[in-house]
Amino acid sequence: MSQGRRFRELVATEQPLQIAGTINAYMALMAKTAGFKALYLSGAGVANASFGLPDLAITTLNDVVTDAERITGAVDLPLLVDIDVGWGGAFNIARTVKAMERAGVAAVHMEDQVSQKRCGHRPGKEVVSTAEMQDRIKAAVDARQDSNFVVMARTDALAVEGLNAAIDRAAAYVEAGADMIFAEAMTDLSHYDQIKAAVGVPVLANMTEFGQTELFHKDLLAQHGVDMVLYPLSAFRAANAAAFKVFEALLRDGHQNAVVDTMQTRSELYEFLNYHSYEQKLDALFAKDK
Ligand SMILES: C[C@](O)(C(=O)O)[C@H](CC(=O)O)C(=O)O
Ligand SMILES: [Mg+2]
Repeated sequence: MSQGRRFRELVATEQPLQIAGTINAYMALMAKTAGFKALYLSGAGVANASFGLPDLAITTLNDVVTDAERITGAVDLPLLVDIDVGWGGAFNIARTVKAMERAGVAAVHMEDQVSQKRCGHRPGKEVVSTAEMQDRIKAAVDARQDSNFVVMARTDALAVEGLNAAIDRAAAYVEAGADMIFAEAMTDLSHYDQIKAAVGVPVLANMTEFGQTELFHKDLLAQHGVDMVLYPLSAFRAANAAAFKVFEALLRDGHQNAVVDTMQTRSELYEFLNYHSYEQKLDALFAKDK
C-alpha cells in the first residue's frame, strides 16, 4: 500500500489522527515507539533546527526534501511534509511534488501566503488571490504520480481577510482538487465546524504552542469536525529547553551531575535505535579471528 493511501486510511479511521512533528530521523523513531501512526516534518523545524534560521521562506525544496528522506529512510510511517508555498510557479510546484513522492512522503501541505511567507501565527501575513492558489493546487495535483498522494491546502486567510473569506477559500481550494484542508491559526473552535461544513473533506487543526490557537483536547477538536491534530514542534521545543539547561549547568557547575537525571540514557538510546540487532548482525556476518 502506498504511503498516501496509508495516510488517507488513518485519517478516515483514527478520528482524529494525531500527527507528531519530528524534526529528524531519531525523533521520528521515538514518536513511532511511543505509538504515533503518522509523522510531520515542519518547515519551521527545518529552518530552525537544520539551519538556525527563522521560518521566513529562506529554506528551499532541496533543504526540506533532504530532511524528509532522512525520516522516511528511518521510519516507515506516513509522513506529512510542510512545503510552504511550493517554492515557485506551477513547474516548481510540480517538481516539489515529484521530489516529495520520490522521497517516500505520504502528504504535503501548501499554503496560500505570498512567496515571502511568514509563520502562520505571526503578524504581517499576506495571501495571494484565490485564483492563484487554485492554480498552485492544480499544478500540485496534476504532478503527482500516485493518485493517493495527498495534496493538502492550507489557508492562512483568517488573520488577513476574516472567517468568511477563509471558509470560501477552503471550499475553492477543494474545488481545485485539494484532498484535505489545513485550517491555520483558528481562534475559535466553531471555526473548524464551519470550515468542515463548507468543504466536506478532512480538516487539520494545528496545535502549535505559543500561537494564536488554544491547545484543545483532541476529542474536543474531533467533536468540532477536525480529522487531524498536528503537534508540529512540541517535542522540538521541549528538547530545546532541556538542551539549554544542560549547557547552562555545564558552565555553571563544571560538571553535569545536576542534569544527568534529565538525560536519555545510553541504553534507552540504543533501545530506540535497535542498536543490539545491528551488533548481532555484525557478529553473525563477519568473522572475529582473521
Ligand atoms: C506548522 C508550521 O507551518 C510549521 O512550519 O511547523 C508553523 C508552526 C509554528 O511556527 O508554530 C506555522 O503554524 O506556521
Ligand atoms: Mg510551516
